[in-house]
Amino acid sequence: MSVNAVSLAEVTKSFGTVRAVDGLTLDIPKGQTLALLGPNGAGKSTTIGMLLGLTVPDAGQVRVFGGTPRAAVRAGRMSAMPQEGGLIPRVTVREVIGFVAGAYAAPLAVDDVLATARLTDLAGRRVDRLSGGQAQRVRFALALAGDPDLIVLDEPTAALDVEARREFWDGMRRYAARGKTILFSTHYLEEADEHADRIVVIDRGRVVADGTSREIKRVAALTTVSLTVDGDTSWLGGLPGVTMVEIRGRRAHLRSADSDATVMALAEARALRDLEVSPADLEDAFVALTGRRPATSAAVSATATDLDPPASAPAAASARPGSPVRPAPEGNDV
Ligand SMILES: Nc1ncnc2c1ncn2[C@@H]1O[C@H](COP(=O)(O)OP(=O)(O)OP(=O)(O)O)[C@@H](O)[C@H]1O
Repeated sequence: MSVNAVSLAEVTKSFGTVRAVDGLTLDIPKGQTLALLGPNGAGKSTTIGMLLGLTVPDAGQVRVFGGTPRAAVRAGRMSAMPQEGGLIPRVTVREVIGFVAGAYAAPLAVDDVLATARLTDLAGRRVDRLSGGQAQRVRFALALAGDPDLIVLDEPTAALDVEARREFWDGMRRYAARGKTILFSTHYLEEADEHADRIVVIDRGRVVADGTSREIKRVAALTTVSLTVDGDTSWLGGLPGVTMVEIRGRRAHLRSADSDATVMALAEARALRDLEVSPADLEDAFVALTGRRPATSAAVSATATDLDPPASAPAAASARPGSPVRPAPEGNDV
């Protein structure tokens, strides 16, 4: 039987009275690229810290390739890319990669590392003369120099602009294409959408959804029904399926957990003017699952009226038995 790259079993960690991670269970098979999503303070960094062996859990078990995190690091099978951190000044990109690669028993060839991290053209550049995005690719290169089977990245693109992020992910995909396992946390939903095979949404230290991007969107079961309205709009919130009403100018945007029922009710009320029905995107799903917007998204419109308390979202998710996504309102039996 093939051992999982990562296996977290009922892992818990508290800091004083704050329970940062609360009985979290997560198995990551080899070769998977997994995105860890969650609002600020959800427990992503703490989870990653325990996975890397930097933080000791209060309870539960962390296994990496069947052994301890420390053993995986020692064997060169797991490496992490720090969000920031100084690079040795006055040496070139090639030199610093060669230096770090030399510390491993079976490193990748430096030229291979350079090409994978899209640094070939910068090989002769001093590391203290790089842009933020380029320096981040060097950190990535250092993480893969030892040819690890698992790379763990805590918000790898947090400070990068769109172009630098694109180049970074280009390198990451090349590495993933070699059958490697990648776990990354991010606030950028589109990164999870585009680059992960699987998304795990955590909130308050627990898994609240687990599946592919499509599955996560489906589990939130929310669609936006938009129409043109005149006059009173207060009745819209009482329509079947509607969980949120947002009025922008003459357009009403209804978030619905049952768009068929909502549209039928609108038809009965003879209110189908300029109707549009759009499926949920990942951000909608994230809000439904956590009750909060991701840190980088635009602020909620001041006219939005939330009709559904956040705590009900996982219940909506769990109303879909048979879904491959496993929302976990009570437990984390992933
Ligand atoms: N060393 C610590 N001491 C005290 N509290 C901590 C410590 N580390 C984390 N916490 C708390 O634990 C909770 C989870 O924090 P964590 O950093 O894991 O979340 P996160 O999902 O990574 O957040 P962010 O997206 O903001 O980085 C938060 O309430 C945080 O304040």
